[in-house]
Amino acid sequence: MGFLAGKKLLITGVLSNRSIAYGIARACHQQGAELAFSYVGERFKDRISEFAAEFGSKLVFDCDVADDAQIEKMFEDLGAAWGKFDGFVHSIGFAPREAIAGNFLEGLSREGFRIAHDISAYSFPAMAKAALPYLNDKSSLLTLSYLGALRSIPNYNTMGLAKASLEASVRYLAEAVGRTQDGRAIRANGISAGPIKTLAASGIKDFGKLLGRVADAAPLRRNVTIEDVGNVAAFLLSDLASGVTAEITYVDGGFSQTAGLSADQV
Ligand SMILES: NC(=O)c1ccc[n+]([C@@H]2O[C@H](COP(=O)([O-])OP(=O)(O)OC[C@H]3O[C@@H](n4cnc5c(N)ncnc54)[C@H](O)[C@@H]3O)[C@@H](O)[C@H]2O)c1
Ligand SMILES: Cc1c(CN(C)C(=O)CCc2cnc3c(c2)CCC(=O)N3)oc2ccccc12
Repeated sequence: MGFLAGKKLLITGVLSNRSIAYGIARACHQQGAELAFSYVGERFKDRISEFAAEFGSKLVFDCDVADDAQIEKMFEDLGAAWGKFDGFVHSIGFAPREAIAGNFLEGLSREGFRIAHDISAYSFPAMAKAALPYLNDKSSLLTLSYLGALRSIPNYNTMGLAKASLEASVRYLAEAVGRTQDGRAIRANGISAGPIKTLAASGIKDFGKLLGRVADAAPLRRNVTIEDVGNVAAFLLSDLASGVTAEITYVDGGFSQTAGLSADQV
């Protein structure tokens, strides 16, 4: 009997079998959760339906988080299918290409900043607001962040600002839903994952170099995988984490906690 038995969870952000959300879905399925999925744009429906079928699910929803109406409709439809459910994973991030490459100021624009914050930060509490009527007591909300929220990391640029906002939203959302008017305890947390070669990472300048530097400096001397992240996500989504909320959990092999000057490097 898995530790997510009986839980009904929506997983956003599965785009390929290298997606972090795919690793999360696999771990949650292994622990007995019932899953639903969202995708962006009709052209992905078949692919996401196949991923859903891998996890015993037929529930897939088209939702571009740039549109409040689509967020509302997704949760109305999910509520119609499930009645109530137990949480969701927000595994969504986007900024225009010029906002995450090269010189921070050269790539900075009002529109790029707006888009990055709209898609990568606003959408998490916005999803929570729309989902709230359908969430059971002991529900758990989870988003994905990156160290670029706290530290300036070459090229991450405007996305770092959006992730800082996303991590602040974890704290404010946790306060807002920790004990609802009708007495439900709902938790909100983030996982700050180390760099992983996914589609969102493809085309990023020097990403391969970054992966190598992190693997060499991290205490575990390796990069993390979508399984590493998936297992911690399954824990945070479960009642085993009943006392954990407003927290950013690092799944990065320890990289963020070291000076990056490991003995065998200097
Ligand atoms: N890959 C990494 O190195 C890494 C590290 C830390 C955090 N993250 C974060 O993990 C999350 C998932 O990224 P990934 O690395 O799995 O890449 P990915 O490309 O597999 O997933 C990104 C997802 O964002 C979705 N998305 C983009 N714009 C959207 C929109 N307008 N509406 C709805 N969905 C939208 C895409 O459909 C895709 O499924 C992102 O928040 C990313 O910032 C990634
Ligand atoms: C790690 C890391 C990542 C992965 N990560 C944590 C991310 O959050 C990726 C976010 C992302 C947001 N927007 C876009 C893209 C990726 C590529 C495609 C596109 O057009 N827009 O991206 C980086 C960019 C620069 C430096 C490090 C990283």
